[in-house]
Amino acid sequence: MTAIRLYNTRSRSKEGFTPFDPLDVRLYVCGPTVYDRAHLGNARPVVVFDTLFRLLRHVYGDGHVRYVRNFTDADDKINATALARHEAGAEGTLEELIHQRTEETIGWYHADMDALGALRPTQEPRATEYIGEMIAMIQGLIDKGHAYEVSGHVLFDVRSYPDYGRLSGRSVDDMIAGARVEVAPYKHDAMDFVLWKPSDASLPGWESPWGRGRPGWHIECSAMSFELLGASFDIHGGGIDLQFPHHENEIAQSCCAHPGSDFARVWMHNEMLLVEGKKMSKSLGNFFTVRELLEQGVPGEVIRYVMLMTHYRKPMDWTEKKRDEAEAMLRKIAQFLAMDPMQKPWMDRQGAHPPKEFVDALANDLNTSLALTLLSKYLKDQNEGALTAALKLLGFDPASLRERFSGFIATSATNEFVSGSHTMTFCEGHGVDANHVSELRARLSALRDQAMATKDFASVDALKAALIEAGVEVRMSKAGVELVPGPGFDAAKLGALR
Ligand SMILES: Nc1ncnc2c1ncn2[C@@H]1O[C@H](COP(=O)(O)OP(=O)(O)OP(=O)(O)O)[C@@H](O)[C@H]1O
Ligand SMILES: [Zn+2]
Repeated sequence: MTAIRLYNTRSRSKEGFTPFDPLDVRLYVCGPTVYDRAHLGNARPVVVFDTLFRLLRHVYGDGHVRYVRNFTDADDKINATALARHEAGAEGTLEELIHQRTEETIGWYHADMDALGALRPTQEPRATEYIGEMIAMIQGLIDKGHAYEVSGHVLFDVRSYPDYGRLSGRSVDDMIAGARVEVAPYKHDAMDFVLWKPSDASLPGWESPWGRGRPGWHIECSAMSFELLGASFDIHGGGIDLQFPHHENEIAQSCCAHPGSDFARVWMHNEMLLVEGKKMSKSLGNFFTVRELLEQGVPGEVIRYVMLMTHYRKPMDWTEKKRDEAEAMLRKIAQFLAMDPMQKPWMDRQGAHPPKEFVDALANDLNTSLALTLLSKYLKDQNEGALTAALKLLGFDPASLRERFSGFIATSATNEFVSGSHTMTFCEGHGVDANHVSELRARLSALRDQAMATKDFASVDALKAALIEAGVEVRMSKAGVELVPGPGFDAAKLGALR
């Protein structure tokens, strides 16, 4: 069996991974607060932990790995968005508006993360479905002397848990000095954090022994991971921004509620996606959404590839250069896959398994950049078996890559492929004359250049509409014009376009 090594934040070292039960490997990752579209930073943990999920499934078997990622659908940020809509005159009660908002956001999240090739986790619990379990856990903490109630608030008593701060390797006093902790009159200690808080009539709330209220954010993950994965499970993941206080608090709650259990054995944290040296985040306003990129014509596979170029424990930037590099590589791979089988000198069609060196690269704390280097080696060696199996393990579907990237026309930068035999083969497969497509692309490109000068876009729009009508995806960017067959591609209509 492949030996997996993972960097454990708690021990600050790479450790050999041994699951509690190899027939039931358990992973929990903190999911999104569903009040808005996911930005590109939010997609990083999705791709990172999807890669881990795929590796674990490869090693332990598809049916022997459970991956739980929650939706935080009870949160003051969601309430605020719904309240703003309510005040702007939207129809429905506040509760209905909150529900609408979270449903809508979960739908967007699924569509956007599916586009990145991420598998859906085994379970995606919603916080609002586990309120009873959270109340029970909070009551247990009060009973054991780890939490106290003050006027409708329940707080966790940080000083009652001597290991608090172990994950970050800091003492409570250091943390107080370094953190912006909320000072509130009802707290016994500045570090104590909220498990339950009261809701007034204008806010969503649930009945509890402490009156009508709502849970704090941290208790959600402790309660859901316990219900679905048990008191001790294998891996807990999330972004490094969650290490403190969120994960520190999760550990305190869970270990005090279930004494003697390990909670999570391995803690994994992805580094941040940055914009000019700063974390991409909603609060800083320096973000763009995954949907915006997809709509600009950046395929999900390209986003995934760019994410994999950097090791998950290193900060990374999104740059046009990386995007171009990823796209060019995927195109080369796709064009090779689309080549006529007779032209491929070296083929190992039996090789359905990824090579050992490839699995070992991923098993070494997810060394995805080495995995991508190996991918280009398999391409160079024209080793289709290894290439296909490796692509699949990395979360790229070879068939859709071929469809999307080996298109009969490419950007001006990769025009050389148009006349290449690979592309011709693909074109013939589509019943399309490559020269005709080449001409159409060149015409569209020229019309666009003209329109830029004259500001009259009528003829560009007309040609673009006709192409779309024939089921062709038209992508225009600074780099040039690109035509790719879409799902409703109709060769006859395209052929008839003059
Ligand atoms: N810039 C980033 N780079 C990498 N991961 C990030 C980044 N921003 C957030 N994350 C991760 O995204 C996941 C979802 O987090 P959450 O929904 O709490 O984010 P958010 O509150 O919408 O983000 P923000 O931090 O922008 O307010 C978490 O695992 C978090 O660590
Ligand atoms: Zn969490």
